[in-house]
Amino acid sequence: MKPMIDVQQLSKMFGTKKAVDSINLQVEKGELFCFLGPNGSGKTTTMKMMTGLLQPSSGKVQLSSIDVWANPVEAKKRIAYVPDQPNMYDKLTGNEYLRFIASVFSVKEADFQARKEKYITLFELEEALNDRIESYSHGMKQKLNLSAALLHQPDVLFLDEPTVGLDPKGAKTLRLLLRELCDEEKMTVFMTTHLLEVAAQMCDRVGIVFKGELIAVGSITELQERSGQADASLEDLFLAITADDERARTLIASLRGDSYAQKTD
Ligand SMILES: Nc1ncnc2c1ncn2[C@@H]1O[C@H](COP(=O)(O)OP(=O)(O)OP(=O)(O)O)[C@@H](O)[C@H]1O
Repeated sequence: MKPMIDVQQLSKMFGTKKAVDSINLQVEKGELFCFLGPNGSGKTTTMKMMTGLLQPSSGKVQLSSIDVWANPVEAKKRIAYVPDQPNMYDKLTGNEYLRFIASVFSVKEADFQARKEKYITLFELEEALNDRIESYSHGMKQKLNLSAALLHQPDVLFLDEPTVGLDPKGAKTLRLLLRELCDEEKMTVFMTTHLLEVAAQMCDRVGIVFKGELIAVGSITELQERSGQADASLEDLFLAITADDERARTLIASLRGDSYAQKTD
């Protein structure tokens, strides 16, 4: 079966800087995939190219066998993207915003009502629903945006730092919801996070990107096995892999099963 997300040789240049360097990645339907990496390593740039928001310099992205750049409308019907700094229509109320997003995706009225009810209850937004978004806190906007993203039941949900701004209860609700959506509804989730504990708790597999290159991909157990460090936490592995030294190069080569020459800038 074809993977739900298929990224082939994806690269992005900003001037002379290669922000994303020939990334190849496949994510299966129903997988919860965490995309990890230090600041400035290329996570957001990669995700924007995967969602059709930023034109790649080269390479290809297919979602459910649909080429995101050759067939953008069809691809965008099937996905939702929640950025870390959402741009929302601040003068709308939460309710008006949800209705607007539902109309963009032609969600049937009954489905809209049922899903709206489910997510606003889950994220405890009922009382704020008739207030303008400009009065919402960052976390409330994040919750509203997550609710909006799920209204059309996307095949693939892209999330950039989704737990930032959420209180502990909201973050836990989101973690459980994402797991449920992947396990029961076979939604595919592709998310970035700097919270390695969160990634370790909820993801099926992680990908670690460093200086634009995808240097490790697998479940935490697979990474532990391939690195020969059965007891290492994801944080231990992450810090060792991204240390930018000789030991890191050896470790990356063993994780990838090749010889790895790290870039020197
Ligand atoms: N529009 C742009 N113009 C020029 N350079 C850019 C642009 N967007 C990103 N970059 C550069 O590309 C590199 C990757 O940035 P990106 O935002 O993808 O990193 P990131 O891994 O998401 O970082 P963070 O964890 O800090 O959010 C960085 O060096 C950044 O400065």
